[in-house]
Amino acid sequence: MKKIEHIGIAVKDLETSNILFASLFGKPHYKVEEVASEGVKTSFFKSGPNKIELLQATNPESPIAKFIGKKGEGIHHIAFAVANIKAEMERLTKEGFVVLNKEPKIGADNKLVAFLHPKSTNGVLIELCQERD
Ligand SMILES: CC[C@@H](C(=O)O)C(=O)SCCNC(=O)CCNC(=O)[C@H](O)C(C)(C)COP(=O)(O)OP(=O)(O)OC[C@H]1O[C@@H](n2cnc3c(N)ncnc32)[C@H](O)[C@@H]1OP(=O)(O)O
Ligand SMILES: [Co+2]
Repeated sequence: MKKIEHIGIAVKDLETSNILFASLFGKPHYKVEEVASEGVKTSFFKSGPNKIELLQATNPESPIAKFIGKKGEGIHHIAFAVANIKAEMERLTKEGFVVLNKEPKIGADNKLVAFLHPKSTNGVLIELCQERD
């Protein structure tokens, strides 16, 4: 794993949270993107070299809707950049982690993504991200 690619924060209302985080960082979000396959609408902020992904659910079955229903708003996942997502999924499976996807999925911001079940990572949902060609 190369570095933290982003931190995902589950929010109830993206527009309200965009205002809050713009005020926190002193600058607005730079991108909004909907990922229908994940049932989310996202917005992205930069803080120095770091990236924050706000996520609002777009349907009641979305992982974000379920998470907020159980735990409320807050940090939902930590995403790590990887050079070769398939190789990393295979390595982590061999190490005993529960990789939630058989194949990488298309994520936001031009990435291929895969997730590790939080039950296998001390309660933290981990996302792997590889840049798409
Ligand atoms: C925008 C695209 C992409 C990007 O490019 O960056 C994204 O970030 S998409 C983000 C949203 N997508 C996902 O989260 C996909 C991966 N998640 C899942 O597959 C599921 O959410 C899950 C982790 C498998 C849980 O699903 P499920 O078992 O159906 O939900 P439950 O509500 O029953 O939860 C079971 C269990 O797990 C705990 N949990 C759930 N989410 C998290 C979390 N984010 N962090 C920590 N723990 C989590 C939940 O509390 C339950 O625990 P117990 O109650 O103790 O059983
Ligand atoms: Co993410």
